[in-house]
Amino acid sequence: MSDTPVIEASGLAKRFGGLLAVDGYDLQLDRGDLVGLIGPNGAGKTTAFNLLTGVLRPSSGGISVNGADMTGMPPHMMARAGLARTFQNIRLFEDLSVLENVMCGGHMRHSASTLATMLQLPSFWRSEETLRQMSRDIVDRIGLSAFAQQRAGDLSYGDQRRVEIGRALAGEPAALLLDEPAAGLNPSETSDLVSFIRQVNAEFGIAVLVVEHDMHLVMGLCDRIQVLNRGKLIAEGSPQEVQKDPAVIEAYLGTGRKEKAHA
Ligand SMILES: Nc1ncnc2c1ncn2[C@@H]1O[C@H](COP(=O)(O)OP(=O)(O)OP(=O)(O)O)[C@@H](O)[C@H]1O
Repeated sequence: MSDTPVIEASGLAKRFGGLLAVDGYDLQLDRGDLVGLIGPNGAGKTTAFNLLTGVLRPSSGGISVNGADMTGMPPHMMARAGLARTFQNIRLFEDLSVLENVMCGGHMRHSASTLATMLQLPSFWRSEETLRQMSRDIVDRIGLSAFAQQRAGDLSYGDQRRVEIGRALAGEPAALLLDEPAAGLNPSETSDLVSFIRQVNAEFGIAVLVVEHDMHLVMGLCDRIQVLNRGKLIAEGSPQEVQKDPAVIEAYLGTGRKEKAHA
């Protein structure tokens, strides 16, 4: 297996008018990594996430994915290069079944040519069948086989989050970027989600980057944590290292948030 990082970002910066929202953000995400990006309100987490996923173009700095320079590429090119993402607000096709939702995630990689699809040639049916089998396997592995034919919109919020991650996995990504995955989940769903993300990271061998407000989740989940404050990375290390870092404690307490770094 190659040692090339799945994502390498160096010196990423984003300026909005006079505000430097992200200033010199670096990330090395290797195969199998489970990394969290945290920071107080307005620290620049969402902006950094949007830079990594191609939603925003960096004002300076660069991003490579699996060794290929992807700086300034739009989201669909980032996805093609192997970056899958989820959204803060779950975006499923609510009227499609769980299985169909997962299949949608695989179309990018497994679909037949447009002509074969329009004419419904044998290659179209072969690729649909391959995709269906692969998606069934994913639905099993994400623990939702009992709901495979159920309307996705009828599932609990926690299970919808699983479907969303399953759909991302169907694209066979090299990295999964999760934008506040615990948003809207209750404590028991959040605890299930932590085990689930760990399972996905270990079983699928996928690098995971989690941007999250819920400090407790990140501390319990990630092997390595990056802390942003006012656009700059102020700390990076294990949960234990980050929790006792004076700059991190100051950043959280200094913002007047009730949440402490070691919550
Ligand atoms: N499109 C934009 N135009 C102008 N300023 C922006 C834009 N997006 C973000 N900002 C500013 O950039 C800074 C960083 O915002 P960002 O949303 O990235 O922080 P965050 O860490 O995700 O915050 P939160 O935890 O509150 O979601 C903030 O001061 C914000 O007001």
